[in-house]
Amino acid sequence: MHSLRKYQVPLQKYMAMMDLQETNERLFYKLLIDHVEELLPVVYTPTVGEACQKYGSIFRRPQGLFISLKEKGKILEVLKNWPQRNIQVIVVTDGERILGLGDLGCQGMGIPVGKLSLYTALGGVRPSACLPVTIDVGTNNENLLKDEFYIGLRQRRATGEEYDELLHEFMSAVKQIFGEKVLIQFEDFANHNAFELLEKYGTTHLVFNDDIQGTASVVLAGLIAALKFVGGTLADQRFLFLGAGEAGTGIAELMALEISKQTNVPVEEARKKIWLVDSKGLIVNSRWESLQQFKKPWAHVHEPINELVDAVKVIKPTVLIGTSGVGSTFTEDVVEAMAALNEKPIILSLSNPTSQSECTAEEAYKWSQGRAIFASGSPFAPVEYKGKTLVPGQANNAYIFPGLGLGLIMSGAIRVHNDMLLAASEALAAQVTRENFDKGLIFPPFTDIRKISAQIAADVAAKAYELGLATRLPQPKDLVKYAESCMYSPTYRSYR
Ligand SMILES: NC(=O)C1=CN([C@@H]2O[C@H](COP(=O)(O)OP(=O)(O)OC[C@H]3O[C@@H](n4cnc5c(N)ncnc54)[C@H](OP(=O)(O)O)[C@@H]3O)[C@@H](O)[C@H]2O)C=CC1
Ligand SMILES: CC(=O)C(=O)O
Ligand SMILES: [Mg+2]
Repeated sequence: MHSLRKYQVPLQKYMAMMDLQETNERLFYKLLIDHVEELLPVVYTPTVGEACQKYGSIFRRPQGLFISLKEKGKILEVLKNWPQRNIQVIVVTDGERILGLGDLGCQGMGIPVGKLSLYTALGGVRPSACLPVTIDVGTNNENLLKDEFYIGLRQRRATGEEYDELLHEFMSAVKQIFGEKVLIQFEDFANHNAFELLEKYGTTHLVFNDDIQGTASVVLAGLIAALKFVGGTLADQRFLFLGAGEAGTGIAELMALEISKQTNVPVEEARKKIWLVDSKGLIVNSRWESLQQFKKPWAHVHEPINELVDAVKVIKPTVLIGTSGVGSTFTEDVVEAMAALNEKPIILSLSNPTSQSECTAEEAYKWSQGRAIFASGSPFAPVEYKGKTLVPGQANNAYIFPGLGLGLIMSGAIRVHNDMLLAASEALAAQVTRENFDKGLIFPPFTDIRKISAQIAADVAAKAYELGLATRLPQPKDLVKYAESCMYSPTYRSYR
C-alpha cells in the first residue's frame, strides 16, 4: 500500500495493481479486500474506464481470453487453450457499450477482468474459477480503428447472422467444455444485443445480464433501504428515469415486479407509476411504432414532453434516476424542481464513469439545500454542506453480482430467476443501518462487503432451493455459514 500510494495518477495505480495481480495474486486480493474502499475506484469504476480507453497503449499481457471473428468454427479449441478447467463464472463482453464511454471494441477487456476481480475479492469466488472473455467482432469506433496501438480486429462490427452465429457458437462451446452450471455474466453489450441475448439464452444457460438485472437489484435495494427510514412504500412513489436502455428499463421492470408483489396489483398496473425519458423525450404511447421492444411497456398515455425539467414538473417524481450515460444532465433546474416537489428527493446518478454521472454529489446537495438522498454509480467524496458532512452512497451493481454469483454457484443453480434478484435486493437492503442512513447512505459501506455477499449468497441460494432450481443436494442447513465456508481467502499455505 505504501508503494501504491506513491503514485499520484489513478491510471498508474491501476497498472501497478494489474502487475501485482499477475505476479502475486494472493497479495493483490489481500490488498483489495483489506483496502476495498480505497482500491475499488482503482481496479473498477472510474479508473477501469480510462484503462479501457487506453488499453492498447498500456497493454502488457492478455489477462483474459479474446475470441475473435477469425476463430469462428474453432471456439471450442480456443476455450480448451485456457489453462483452467474448473471454471465457475465467465464475464463476457463484446465491448460495444463500455460504461458510458461507448464502443471500445476489444479494449473493453478491462471490464470482464475488473468484474471478475470483484467476484473474488467481494464474493469469494476462487480466482482460478473465473474466466474473462472478450468477443471481438470489430469496432465502430473510428478513433480506435485508426489507433496504431489498437489491439483488436480493424474492421467495423459484424452484425446480423454473422454476429448471432459467433455468439451461439461461443455459448454452446462454453456449455460443452465447462458444463451447464457455469455462470455466464453478460456485461456491457449494447442494448440492441443485450436484451435478445438474455432472452435467447435465459432458458438454456445459467446467464445473467449485470447491466439489466444486477443494476436493477442494487437500485431496488437502495430504495427499500431508504423507504425503511423515510417511511412510505414503493407503491407510494413516482419514478422518473433519464435513460431508457438496459439499466433504466431493467430497474423499472424489477421495481414494477416488486410493487406488483407488495400490492397485489398486476405488473401492467404497477408500471404506470414509472416513467422514462430517452434521447427523444418522454416515452409515451404516440411514439409506440418507433419504439424498441424493451421500451414499449413504458409507453404510457400522455402528451409528448421533450425536456427533462418539464417532465419532472409534470410527472412530479419522488425518485429521479439517471441511466443515460451522459454527464451533467441533471442540471440545476432539474434538481431544484425535484427539491421543490419533495422534502427528501431521492436522486440517483447511476452513469459511469464519474465523467458521465448525471450530476455530482456536491451539485445534488447544493441544489437541493442539502435535502437530497443521493447515490451515484461511481464514488464521490463526502461533501460539507452548511456544517454537516453528507456522505453519498455508491449505487453500483458491484454490491449484488458477487454475492448473487456465489449463491448460484454454491447451490448449483441451473437458471437465474427474478425472485433471486428480489431476494438479493432484500438481503442488501437489510444490511443498511439507521447510522448509515443518518450519514446520507442508502447502501452499507463496502468495507463490510464480504459479510454482505455471504448473506446475499445465502438468500439467493435459499430461493434457488425453494424454486427447485438448485442441484446441490442436500441443502446445507445454515446457508450463511456454508457461503462463508465456500469463500476464497488470500492466505498463504503452510508447507510445513
Ligand atoms: N451504477 C451501475 O451499477 C450501472 C450503471 N450503468 C451506467 O448506465 C449508463 C447507461 O447504461 P445502459 O442503460 O446500459 O445504456 P443504454 O445505451 O442501453 O441506454 C442509454 C439510454 O440513455 C438514453 N440517452 C442517451 N443520451 C441521452 C440524453 N442526452 N438524454 C436522455 N436520454 C439519453 C438513450 O436514449 P435512446 O434510447 O433514445 O438512444 C438510452 O435510452 C452507462 O453510463 C452505464 O455506465 C449501467 C449499468 C450499471
Ligand atoms: C457498473 C456497470 O456495470 C456499468 O456501468 O456498466
Ligand atoms: Mg456494466
